[in-house]
Amino acid sequence: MSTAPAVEIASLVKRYNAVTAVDGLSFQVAAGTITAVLGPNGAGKTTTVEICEGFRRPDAGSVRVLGLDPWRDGADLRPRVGVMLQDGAGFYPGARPVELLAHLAKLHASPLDVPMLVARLGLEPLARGRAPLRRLSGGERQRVALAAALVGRPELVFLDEPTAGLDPQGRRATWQLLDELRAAGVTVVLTTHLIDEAERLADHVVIIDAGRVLAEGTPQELTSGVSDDVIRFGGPPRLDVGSLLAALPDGAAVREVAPGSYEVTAPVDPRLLATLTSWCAANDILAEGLQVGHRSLEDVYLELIGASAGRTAP
Ligand SMILES: Nc1ncnc2c1ncn2[C@@H]1O[C@H](COP(=O)(O)OP(=O)(O)OP(=O)(O)O)[C@@H](O)[C@H]1O
Repeated sequence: MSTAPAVEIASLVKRYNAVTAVDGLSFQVAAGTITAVLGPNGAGKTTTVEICEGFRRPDAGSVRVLGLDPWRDGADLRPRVGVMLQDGAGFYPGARPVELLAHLAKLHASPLDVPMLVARLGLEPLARGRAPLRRLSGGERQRVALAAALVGRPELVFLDEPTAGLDPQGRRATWQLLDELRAAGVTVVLTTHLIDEAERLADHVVIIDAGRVLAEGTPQELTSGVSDDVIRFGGPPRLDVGSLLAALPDGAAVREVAPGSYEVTAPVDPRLLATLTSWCAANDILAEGLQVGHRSLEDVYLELIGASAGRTAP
């Protein structure tokens, strides 16, 4: 089995006039894995993916997709790579979804079975009707665009926010399909704002902001690399967190993350736990669902993005 990366991005730069959308970005995607690119609005995710898809030319740096240059070698890459643009864009709005999929299937040597794909993505009601793409709901268009990216049985797929606007069943069906694609050896690169999606699906997460990589690794690496842990517990709303903080060792932090839901962030050891439960006892509070754990990917993400915003603020 080849161990060459499916995608290699090195020192990539892309400017739109005065805006530097991608600013020296580098990461690699291992073949047969799911990589999630996470970042706030305007971070440069779509620009990066569109360069990998051959739709935009980089100003500097290099990109290799399946060993080829996507800008020069588009004709060789197109049969091997599936693409889903943001908001499911890119198709003639008058096209009927199932006819479109059947047409795309004919352009490929070994396509997936269209009725199977339609059923897997819950598109059967559309197959029975005659509505064109422009009449579909946003979520239905997303599903058609995902089916269109997959129908050619690609080796690699780029999906720009594939589950944005999908209902919970649609999201689960998509996640399951992506799991199956990975099991079949397909490489998946997706952009998302959904941290639970990245945590649930991705082998590798790349967090970007202002066109640069802030951190990357497996979800486990990203969350366990931090020294602080978290204790979560429930209690009455509006506890005096200042009083609790005063009882805890220096450097600890306490937040009421939602009414009646508390988080203590600190290096956790038995003494810290004893101090917390003593404070609760002294204040006649029964700490419900008390749990010690690592910080979530969301905690790490928000901290990285917050620190990045601090550095780039005027
Ligand atoms: N065609 C364009 N012309 C000018 N500026 C652009 C163009 N496309 C993107 N930009 C700018 O480049 C930056 C990066 O945009 P990009 O769409 O790559 O970010 P993103 O991370 O995908 O954002 P979102 O999560 O909102 O989709 C933004 O500041 C955006 O306004």
